[in-house]
Amino acid sequence: MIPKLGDDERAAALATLPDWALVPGRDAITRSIRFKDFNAAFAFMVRVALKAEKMDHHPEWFNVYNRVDITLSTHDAGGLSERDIALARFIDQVVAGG
Ligand SMILES: C[C@H](O)[C@H](O)[C@H]1CNC2=NC(N)=NC(=O)C2=N1
Repeated sequence: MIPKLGDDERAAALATLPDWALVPGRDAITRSIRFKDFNAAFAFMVRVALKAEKMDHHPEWFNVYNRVDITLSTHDAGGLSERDIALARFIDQVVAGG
């Protein structure tokens, strides 16, 4: 089973993910992203969905029109793991146009 990040690992990872915030009362991170329109938001979601399936690591997310709210946590570990950090980095890269 994948281990949860330790406190120092979590802090170090979060320092490199300025667009993500810890979810109050939960060992999870969240980011809300606005796109030009629904088409752009859904195209982003497709890219993340394909990556998530490859990683076998899936986001909790909510979409309305051009907004996508994402929460990442490792359910099997009961908190943040390196997989959440890897997926967050991928998401940041896609949003940045990569
Ligand atoms: C059986 C399957 O590998 C697990 O349920 C995977 C699927 N996707 C997952 N996604 C997330 N976010 N956390 C998990 O613990 C997880 N576990």
